[in-house]
Amino acid sequence: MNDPHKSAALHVAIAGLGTVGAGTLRVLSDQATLIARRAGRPVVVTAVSARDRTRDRGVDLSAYTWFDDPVAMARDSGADVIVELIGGAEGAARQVVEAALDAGRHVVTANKALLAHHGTELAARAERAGVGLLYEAAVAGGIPIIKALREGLAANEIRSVQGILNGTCNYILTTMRETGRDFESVLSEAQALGYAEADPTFDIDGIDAAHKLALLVSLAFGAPVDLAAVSVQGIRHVSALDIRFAGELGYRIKLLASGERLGDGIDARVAPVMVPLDAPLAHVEGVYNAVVTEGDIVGRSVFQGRGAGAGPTASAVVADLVDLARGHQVPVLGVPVEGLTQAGTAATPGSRPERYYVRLMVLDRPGVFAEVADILREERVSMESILQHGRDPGECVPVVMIVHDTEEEVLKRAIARIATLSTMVEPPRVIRIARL
Ligand SMILES: NC(=O)C1=CN([C@@H]2O[C@H](COP(=O)(O)OP(=O)(O)OC[C@H]3O[C@@H](n4cnc5c(N)ncnc54)[C@H](O)[C@@H]3O)[C@@H](O)[C@H]2O)C=CC1
Ligand SMILES: N[C@@H](CC=O)C(=O)O
Ligand code: NA
Repeated sequence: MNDPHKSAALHVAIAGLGTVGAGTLRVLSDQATLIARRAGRPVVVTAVSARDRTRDRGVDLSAYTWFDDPVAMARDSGADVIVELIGGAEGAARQVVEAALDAGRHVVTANKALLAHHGTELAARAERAGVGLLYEAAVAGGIPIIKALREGLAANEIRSVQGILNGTCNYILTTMRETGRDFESVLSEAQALGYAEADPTFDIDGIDAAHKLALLVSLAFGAPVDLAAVSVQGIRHVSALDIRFAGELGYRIKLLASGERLGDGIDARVAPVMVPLDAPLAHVEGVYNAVVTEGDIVGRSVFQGRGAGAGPTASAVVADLVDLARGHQVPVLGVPVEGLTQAGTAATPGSRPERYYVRLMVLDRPGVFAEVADILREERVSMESILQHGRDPGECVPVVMIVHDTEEEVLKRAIARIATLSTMVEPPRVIRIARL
C-alpha cells in the first residue's frame, strides 16, 4: 500500500484572490497539518494569480510564484490542480479552466455561472483528459451537497431537490423582516460581508440560484446541465409590506429553488415563495442555505449550513482538494437514469394547481372590491381568505387575498385583467404558497 504519489505534496495554483481565493489561502495555511493528515499528503499552494498583486488581502503571498496571467499559470505553473476563483461564465475564468483541463490538470472551481453555461462541455473535456473537475463550493457554499447527491445518496432515485440556494437573498429577506431596514442598505451590507456576486443583480434576480439549481438537477436526475430549462424569478419585487403580511398569515418569504421529476421531464424553477412556518425551510435565516432532497429509499434528507462568505466557501474548495489528494475519482455530472426521455430539457411549470398570495394596492373607493371579485369569478379563481387593514377612503390601501388551488396560467389571466382596473395604484404582486 505504499503509493509513491500519495506521499508527494499535491501542488495547487489559485486563480483569483478575492473573498473566496484569499479565504482558501487562509484555510490551507491555518489547517495545513489537519488537511495533510486527512488527505494523506500535504496540500501546498505553489502559485497564485489575481488582478492586483499589491492589494492587502491579509495573507502573505511571498511564498507563492506570482502570475499576472492566470491562463499562463494554468498552463505553465506545473501545479497538479488549478483552483479557479475568478468568477463569470466567460473571459478569464473560462479560459483558465479550459487551459488547465487541456494541460491535464485537475480543476477545482466555485464558479456556478461557468458550469451552468458550459458544464456539459467542460465535463466532457475533463473526462477526455482523465482529470477531475470538482465544484463543491459552487452550490450552497459550505454545505457538502454535491458530495451528498453524488455519493451519499447514490442508492436512491431522487424525486425532488429543493432549497434556499442564495445566501445574499436569504440575508436580505431575513434582515428586512427582522429590522424593517430597506432593501438597498441590506444589499450593501451583504456585499460588504462578501456574500454577493460581483454583479449583485445575479443574486437579486434569481440567476445565481438558477445556476446552482441547474447543477443540482443534473446531479440529481442525471440530465445534462440545462440552464434554459429553469424558470427564474428573483426577489426584486418583494416589498417590506409583503414580508410583513407573510408573517401575519403564518409564512416566511424565501427564494426557493426546486427541481422535481414530472413524468419524463423535470420541473425546475426559482421564485420567491411563501413557506409555511411549520416547514423547516421557513427557519433557515440570514446567510444560511438549505437543501431538501427526496430519495425513493432514504426518504427526506435536510442539509443546512452557510451558503456564502469566505470561510464556508473555502471549506468546500478545500474539501475538493482533499478528495483530489486522496485520488478519489468521481464523474463530473449526474449519471443518466432511466425514464428521462428528454434529459434536462423538459420544464413544465405552472400546470399544477397551487395556492397563491395576491396583494393589490387599490384606491379605497366603494365598489373596488366588487370589480376584483367579478374578474375572479369569471376566470374561475376562488378565494380562500382576504385581509384588509383599516380603511382610509380616498387613499390607497393594500388588499391581500389567498387564492385556492389554481393553475398558474388561469391566475395570470385574472391578474392581467385586475391590473388594468383604474383603481389599481401599482401592479398586483403574486407569490406562490409552497407545498413543503
Ligand atoms: N463570495 C462567496 O460567498 C461565494 C463565491 N462563489 C464564487 O466564487 C468565485 C469568486 O467569488 P469571490 O471571491 O466572491 O469574488 P471576488 O470578486 O471577491 O474575487 C475575484 C478575484 O478574481 C480576480 N480576477 C478577476 N478577473 C481576473 C483576471 N482576468 N485575471 C486574474 N484574476 C482576476 C480578482 O482580482 C479577485 O481577486 C465566483 O465564481 C463566485 O461566484 C461561490 C460561492 C460563494
Ligand atoms: N452570491 C452567492 C455566493 C455563493 O454562492 C450567494 O449569495 O449565495
Ligand atoms: Na457546497
